[in-house]
Amino acid sequence: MMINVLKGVNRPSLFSTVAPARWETVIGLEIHAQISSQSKLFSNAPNQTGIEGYFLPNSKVDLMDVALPGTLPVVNRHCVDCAIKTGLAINGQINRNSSFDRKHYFYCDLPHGYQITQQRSPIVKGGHIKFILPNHVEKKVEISHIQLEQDSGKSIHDQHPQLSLVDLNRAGVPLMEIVTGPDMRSSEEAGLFVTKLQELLRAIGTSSANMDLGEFRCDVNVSVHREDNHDSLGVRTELKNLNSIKFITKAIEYEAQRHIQLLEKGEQVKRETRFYDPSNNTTFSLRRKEDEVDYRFMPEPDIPPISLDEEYIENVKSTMPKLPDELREEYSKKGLGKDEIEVLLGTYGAVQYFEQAYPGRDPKRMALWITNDLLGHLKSSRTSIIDSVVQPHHLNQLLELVETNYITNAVAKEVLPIMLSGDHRHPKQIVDDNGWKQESNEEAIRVRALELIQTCPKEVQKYRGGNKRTLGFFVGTILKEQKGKANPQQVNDIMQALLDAE
Ligand SMILES: Nc1ncnc2c1ncn2[C@@H]1O[C@H](COP(=O)(O)OP(=O)(O)OP(=O)(O)O)[C@@H](O)[C@H]1O
Ligand SMILES: [Mg+2]
Ligand SMILES: [Mg+2]
Repeated sequence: MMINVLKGVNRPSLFSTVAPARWETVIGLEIHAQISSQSKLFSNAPNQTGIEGYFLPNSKVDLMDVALPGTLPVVNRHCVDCAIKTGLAINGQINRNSSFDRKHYFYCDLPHGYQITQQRSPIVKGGHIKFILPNHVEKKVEISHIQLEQDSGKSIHDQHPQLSLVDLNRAGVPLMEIVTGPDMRSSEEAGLFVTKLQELLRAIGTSSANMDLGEFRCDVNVSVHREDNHDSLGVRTELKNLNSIKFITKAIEYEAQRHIQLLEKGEQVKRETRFYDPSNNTTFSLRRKEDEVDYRFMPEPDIPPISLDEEYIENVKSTMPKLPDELREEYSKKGLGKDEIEVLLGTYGAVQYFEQAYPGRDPKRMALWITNDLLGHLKSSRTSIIDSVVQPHHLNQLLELVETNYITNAVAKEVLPIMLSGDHRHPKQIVDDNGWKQESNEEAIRVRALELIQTCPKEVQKYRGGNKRTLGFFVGTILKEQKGKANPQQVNDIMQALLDAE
């Protein structure tokens, strides 16, 4: 019966038109991550950039950075090590031989007239990053290569009516350009990838990767193709210099829709470089691929190739800290909660702090103190944990006082801000000088507890009638009177025993 109906009426109209497959978005990222180092990639000038206007313009500049004749670049070994570490962290291949090239273009913030980069043989080839998607499926994004290169200076066009100003503090700052394969399939995946990469770079200390400080800038390549077309990718456009995950996400979504609309109208996507304008959530064309300047790449004659032997790479490897996923597993075995783990991993310098602070202490307690108390105080004084005056061993000393019942947790919370204010006394000294040592005078607590039972018959009745929460009233009263000096557990035990005794 069913079959007849299908055959007779529905079949022709159901199967005659086949809807085209859905559009799939394809994304590949080129990331410029500023390397954490004391000095620039090829000069001795300090590598210090920051919030706009934080440093005096042109105050972090060496003769080499302004391209004075006779100055020569010298490769900063620390930056090479950072690129190697990053390569190892993504399971990439560290090239035994890599070299530098000149990429020529003319702009006022590029005094040499060329950028020194690694066009032909980058220091790292291959590698991948894995992360978990919201549907719990593991996603793997291939890294095609990582190259070392220098940043340009900054042109400032909006501060003088007639002139463009140039600040060369950023000129020569070391960057790693990290290029992914065209492996992401949605704006969400791109956002998760960026977060995971930031976490990795911070964990191994090669970049602090703050997007809002320009330390991590993203060029996003977008194309679309029909989901059933596995053979070829669509034409890509490249969106330059996106500096927040929100903008990356929005720019991809806008751009993919723009491609789809063009293709559905029968038009073509042009291979071009575009800018995303967050003020009206659109992208606009910057230059077509055919208009692109010829960079006249040539090998950099002033820098010998970098050749690395096994021993050198092994040495760098031996300084690698544990990677985030390894730490996640380890910390969760130590009893830390997911929230503390994520805050530690997501805060630059926090993992190292925790690692130095917790030995000898209860790891979970230490993690809670760092993520809630210490980071809370530091945030309000806009200080990074790396610059905290309360160093890991100081926090360890403070928590030792709690764990040996010398002070209560509540008193420790009073001591921490004093230590953070730059008071260099040992925490025990601060406690003693203030007379904050925990009272473990069991007898005094017992006397006060009996007194309370006498003076608060209503509450006693409630408790004994089955409302066990009234215990909190008695314990709280005593703790308040003791101004945090009494041990809450001890008060609790004494009070409960007396109330239960009748
Ligand atoms: N069809 C595509 N759709 C989306 N992304 C793509 C597509 N094809 C390539 N990509 C991505 O584009 C990026 C290309 O970067 P690459 O540095 O190799 O070259 P480029 O963009 O031509 O040069 P430049 O460094 O001067 O910007 C990679 O991230 C790659 O994954
Ligand atoms: Mg590139
Ligand atoms: Mg590109």
